[in-house]
Amino acid sequence: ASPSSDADAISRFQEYLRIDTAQPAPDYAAAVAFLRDQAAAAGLEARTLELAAGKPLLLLRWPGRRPSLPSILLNSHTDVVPSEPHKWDHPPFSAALDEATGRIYARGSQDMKCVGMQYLEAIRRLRSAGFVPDRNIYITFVPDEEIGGHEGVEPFVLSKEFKELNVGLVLDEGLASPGEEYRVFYAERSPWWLTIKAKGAPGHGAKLYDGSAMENLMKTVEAIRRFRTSQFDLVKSGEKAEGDVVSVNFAYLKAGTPTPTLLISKKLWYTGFVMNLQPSEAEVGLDIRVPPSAHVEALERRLVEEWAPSSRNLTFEFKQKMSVLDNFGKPAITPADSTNPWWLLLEEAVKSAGGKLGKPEIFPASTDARYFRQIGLPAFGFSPMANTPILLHDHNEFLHKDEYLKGIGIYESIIKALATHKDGVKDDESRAEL
Ligand SMILES: CSCC[C@H](NC(C)=O)C(=O)O
Ligand SMILES: [Zn+2]
Ligand SMILES: [Zn+2]
Repeated sequence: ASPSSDADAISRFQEYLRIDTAQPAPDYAAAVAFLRDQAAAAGLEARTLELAAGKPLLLLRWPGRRPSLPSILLNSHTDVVPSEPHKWDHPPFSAALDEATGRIYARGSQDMKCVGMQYLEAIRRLRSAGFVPDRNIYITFVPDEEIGGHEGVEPFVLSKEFKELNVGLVLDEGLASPGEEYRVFYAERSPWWLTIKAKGAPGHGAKLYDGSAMENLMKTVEAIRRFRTSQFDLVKSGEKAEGDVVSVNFAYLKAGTPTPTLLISKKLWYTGFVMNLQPSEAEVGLDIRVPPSAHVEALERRLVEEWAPSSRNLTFEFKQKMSVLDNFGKPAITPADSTNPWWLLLEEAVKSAGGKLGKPEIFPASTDARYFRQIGLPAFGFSPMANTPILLHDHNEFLHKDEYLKGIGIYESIIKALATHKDGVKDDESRAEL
C-alpha cells in the first residue's frame, strides 16, 4: 500500500470512530449509513437486517467463484461501551491522532471498530490486486454485543438468513497484546450472572441472635471468597491461565434501609440515620465465568449446598446462564491444532504476513463468538494488535496507526488463505471442507 492510500485508510478509520455508537443509545443509523458507503466503495453487496427494532445488522457479501463451498464470516460489532469523557486526554469520539506518538485515541479503537474497518480495507486491497475468492466472504457489522448480543448475534444465528449463508468459519474479536505476539482465542468462559438472597429474622440492632439475614449472607460471602482465592491462586502460581479457572466476583451487595431522621443539637438541625434495625433480607449479585473445562455439576452443587443452601433460608436466581456446551452437547470450543484445517490456514497466513501468533487461549470474558460456537461452528477470536496495552473498556483507549495498518496486511493474508479452496483436503470432524 502506498503512503497516500495508508493516509486514506487512517482517515476512514477515524471517520468510523467519530460516530457515537456508545451504549445505551448507539447511533446505529449513522454507523450503518457510513459502512454502506464503505461497502459500496469496496464493491461489496449489502443488506440490512433488522432482527430487533432499531438495531440494524449490516450483512455484506463478496461473492466467491464457487458459492456452494462453505463460506467465511468476518464479524464485528458496531456498538461500543460508554466512557467518562472528562477522564480522557482526548474526547472519546474525536479519534484524535497524536502526531508525537502516532496513537489514535477513541472509544472503539481497540474494541472493535479497528477490526471491522480492517476487514473492509483488506478486501479493498485484495480486489484492486485482482484477487477473486473461491468461497463467498460475508462481513457482518452487528449491534448489541456490549449488552449481551440478545438482540444481535443471538437471533442472527437462528435466522433463516444466517442459515442461507452456509458459514464454515467465523472470525470475531480478540484482545490487544502488549508483546510481539498476537493473541488468538479458540473458546471463551461462559457468563453466569446470579443473585443470592438471604432471609432471616429481623430484630433490634443491639441484640446478638442466630440466623439473621445479614449473618446468613456473610457466611455465603466468606465461602465464595475462599473459593475465589483458590481459583485466583492457580492463576497467580502460573498453574492455570486466566481463561482456565472459574472467576467469581461480587457485582453488588444490598441489604437494610438506613432510616433517615432529623437530629437537633445546639439548636442546629442535622440529617442522620437510625441504624438500630437488623434487616430481614440481604442480597448479593455475582458475576461468575465458567471455563469450558469446568466440572459444571460440581460447581452447581457448590452453589446449592454451600453458597445458597435453603437450610439457611437462602435462595438464588440466575439472570444469565450460558452453557459451556454447544447445542450438540460438546464443549463449545474450536480445535486450535492440526486436526482443524482452518486453524492451520490461519496460523500460516499470519506467519506469512510477518506476524506471530501466541499460544491459543480461552477468552476470559464474553464475545459474540460464543453464539457461533454454540450452534457448532468453528470461530476464532482475533484482533491484530501487538505491542499494544489492553485498553478495551478503559479510559484513553487507543491504537497506534502503524499497528492498525499492519493489521490490514495481516487480514489481507488471512482472507486470501481462507477464501481459497484447497483441492483434496477434507475434514469431516470440524465440518471444514477445504
Ligand atoms: C455477557 S455479555 C457481556 C459481554 C462482555 N464482553 C466483554 C468483552 O467485556 C462481558 O464479557 O462482560
Ligand atoms: Zn468487543
Ligand atoms: Zn467490549
